[in-house]
Amino acid sequence: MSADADVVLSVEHLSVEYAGERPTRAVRDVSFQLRRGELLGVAGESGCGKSTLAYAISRMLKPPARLTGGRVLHRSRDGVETDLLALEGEQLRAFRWSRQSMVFQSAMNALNPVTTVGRQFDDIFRAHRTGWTAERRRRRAGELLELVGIDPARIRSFPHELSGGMRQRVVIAMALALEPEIVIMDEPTTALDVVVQREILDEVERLREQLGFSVVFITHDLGLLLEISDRLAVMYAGEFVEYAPAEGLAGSAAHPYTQGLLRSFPDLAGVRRELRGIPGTPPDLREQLPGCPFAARCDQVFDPCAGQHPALLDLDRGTGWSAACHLHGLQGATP
Ligand SMILES: Nc1ncnc2c1ncn2[C@@H]1O[C@H](COP(=O)(O)OP(=O)(O)OP(=O)(O)O)[C@@H](O)[C@H]1O
Repeated sequence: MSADADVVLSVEHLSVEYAGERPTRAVRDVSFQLRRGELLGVAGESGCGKSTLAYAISRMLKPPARLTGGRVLHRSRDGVETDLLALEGEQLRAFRWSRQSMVFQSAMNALNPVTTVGRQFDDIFRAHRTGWTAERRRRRAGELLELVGIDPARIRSFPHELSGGMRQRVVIAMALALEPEIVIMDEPTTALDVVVQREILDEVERLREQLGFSVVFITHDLGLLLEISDRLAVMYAGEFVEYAPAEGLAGSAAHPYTQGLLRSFPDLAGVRRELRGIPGTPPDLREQLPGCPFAARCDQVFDPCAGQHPALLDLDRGTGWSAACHLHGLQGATP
């Protein structure tokens, strides 16, 4: 059992690859803990493995993706630990939605276009709340729609009759239908315009306060994550390279990659400054990468970076702030 009663999800040394002549190692030895009620943001450039991580911890990987190592432990409110990766069939189905649910970028893909919103809630309840009457299922669906700011009469609507923002709200309501302890959100608002995006994020914040679930929120938008996260992980080439409290990260980022990302979007206070992307491109994830994966793009590179892989180390700043960079101690090991 985990020593920390506050931890609801513990990911240990998780690795995922896409099979091929030279497999793509998309998630490489990732470990982190999610606390009860917390919003953990995961940021990183396109292709760094964020979605693969989301699918892996939701047990939704499909071939050619395969788990090559690690554990995903879920700890219920009453202290029972479940190894998510060991669940099969009925157990896995029962776990999904009720203990942990998912919201992905495209609401249209998550919703069935040919059935009404109400019917889709009904399907969840009929599968997981077998004792409920039709009337109770309908009432609960209406309550859930109200919870996310949608008129319960919309229960009779088909997905195409709703705006993009409303569809994403419906998906969020479905994800909350069975009161899960964890919701995994992968770019949940990226496809929406900025105003709708803001409304939905405010809604998620309000619901999280009201219902107390934890969130893993994945996006390439570091600026957004700095605003909404309690803690933040920065992912690069399949690894977590920095793990920090969101408050304070903007001023004290330890990893040169995080520093580069922070320079690539406008100041949160609206102060205009030169936007500089990070020169170069991420490495090919089919390669072995014996040294630091960021070395070729790093403006602070020095001798050990080429040959020694830096481990994610605690920086002694309290709160578990850690970074995988030789600038902060040369104890790295080759994985
Ligand atoms: N089905 C697949 N087959 C082979 N390789 C894949 C597959 N899906 C993703 N990959 C590769 O795995 C790596 C990680 O991709 P992933 O989609 O997880 O990254 P991401 O950070 O979520 O990117 P994005 O923000 O663009 O969605 C990339 O190199 C990608 O090319």
